[in-house]
Amino acid sequence: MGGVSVRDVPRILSIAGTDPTGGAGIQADLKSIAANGGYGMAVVTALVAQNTHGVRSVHTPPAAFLREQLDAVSDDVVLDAVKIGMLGSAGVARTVGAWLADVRPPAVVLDPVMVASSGDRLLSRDAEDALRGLLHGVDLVTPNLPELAALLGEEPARGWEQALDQGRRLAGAYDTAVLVKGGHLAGAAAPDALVMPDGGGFTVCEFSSVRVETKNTHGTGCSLSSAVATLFARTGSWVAALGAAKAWLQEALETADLLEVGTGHGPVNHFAGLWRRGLAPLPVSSGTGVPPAGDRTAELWSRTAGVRKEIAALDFVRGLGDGTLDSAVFGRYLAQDAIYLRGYARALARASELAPTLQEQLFWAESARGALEAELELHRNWLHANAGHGGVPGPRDVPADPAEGLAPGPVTRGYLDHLLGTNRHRDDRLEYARLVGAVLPCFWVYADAGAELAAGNHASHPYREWLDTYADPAFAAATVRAVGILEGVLAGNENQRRAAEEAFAQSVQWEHDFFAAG
Ligand SMILES: Nc1ncnc2c1ncn2[C@@H]1O[C@H](COP(=O)(O)OP(=O)(O)OP(=O)(O)O)[C@@H](O)[C@H]1O
Ligand SMILES: Cc1ncc(COP(=O)(O)O)c(N)n1
Repeated sequence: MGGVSVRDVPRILSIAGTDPTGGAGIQADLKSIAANGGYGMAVVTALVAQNTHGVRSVHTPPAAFLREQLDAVSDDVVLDAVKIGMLGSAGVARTVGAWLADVRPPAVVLDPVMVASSGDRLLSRDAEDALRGLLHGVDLVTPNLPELAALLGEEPARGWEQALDQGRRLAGAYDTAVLVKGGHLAGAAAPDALVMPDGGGFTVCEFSSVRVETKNTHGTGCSLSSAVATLFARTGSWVAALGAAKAWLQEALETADLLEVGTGHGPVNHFAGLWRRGLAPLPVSSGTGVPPAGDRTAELWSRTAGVRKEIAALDFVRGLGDGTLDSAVFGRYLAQDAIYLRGYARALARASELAPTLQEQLFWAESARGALEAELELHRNWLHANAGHGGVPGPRDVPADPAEGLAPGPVTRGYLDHLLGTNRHRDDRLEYARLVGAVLPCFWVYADAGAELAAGNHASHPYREWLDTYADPAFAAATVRAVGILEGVLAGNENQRRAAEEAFAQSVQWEHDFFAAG
């Protein structure tokens, strides 16, 4: 253990075994390190043939080769923290111990992996003493309840108080901080506690989270310990690191079911938070529009080329792009758009209600929320900044709901009637197909027009914020998803395909009319 070093993007080494399904072990560590803002490196202790159901076999390369891997890293790279996971055998534990003594990394987190959640042993019994031998030299140990008990040579704690007591005794015996993890306890909470020796006594910090109802918890221990190592190297505080890591893990657990990896205990969703906030790279570069997802959407998209060309040629759209559009005209357009978005969000919520899969249900629900929150926010800001000026009607105090007190124009009403269903189908699958077709142009035509308009955007453009939203990578990412869902719907039966295609074509026309009314 050397001195603490804090870095924006710390260099974190994981020393652990493998999980070819990517949920636990070194693969999970690398994802967790990246998701928490670190640069991840990996030295493999053991190759494990395992999946979400359990461990099939373990191959341990010679200890001398492990040392070569460790030296290859530390001879070259300055390490900000090390996370140690599965060691497997006494020889491996001793080799890692010798390397630690030579290199003395500034922070070491040891996850004392003994038994996988499937019940398979990942540490030979005769290696437990060698593992204990490492405890004196590390900064934080993160045992689950059975591991905590095994390290002390006792029976697993049956309650949280007993677990905390064991944690204090382990921390005292080895003069190291212990993270006591309550993931294995029954109950509505998933409590954890950081037990830190402080010159004779202990400081105990508890972090409790709501237990997530999911069977997909494979690798939570691996992921948490590498997140903590990374966040410690970014903050220099175990308490801050734990708090942030728990919040991150919670989001990863809450969305774990969406991954659908394996049929046993699947992995957590390491990047869920980043993806949700739109930070995943896109299959398209922003500014080029969103491509079709397959043959069916390609065909449908090409059929609307004529109307899209007309949209691009509209005075309103050209004026929006080059900034010459009259602000009073834009203000009136925004007012109608605010009314439209309220109804559009209802159509998206209805699509969520009818969605056949969890992912689609969530996607439409989030899109509905996005339409209400992000877009109305933009409306409010613009109306607030411009109301009473340049002929823009309305008071300077824009109500929380920018659509309040406004009457829909004929085009807005017509488009919303189309979306919300004067021609609803009784059959849910058919109605879903119609809705997906109907809501898509507001994603796709906008992302397409947005990409084109954004080309002329600049810092002092009067509609800069507006153009930014529609050329936003997160909006393009959502559009990619939506187009993918449409492709799936078009692959349904003849009736579903026709309903989606007709609704799509009508909505493209409504998009045209909406801009034209502006
Ligand atoms: N269902 C859950 N909901 C919320 N948090 C959970 C849940 N299961 C585990 N956790 C949290 O995940 C972390 C790991 O806890 P756990 O006690 O399961 O460790 P572990 O057994 O080492 O993990 P692993 O599943 O990798 O073996 C802890 O922070 C714990 O509170
Ligand atoms: C290589 C490796 N390291 C650790 C675990 C523990 O994770 P879990 O208890 O979730 O199976 C594992 N299964 N594989």
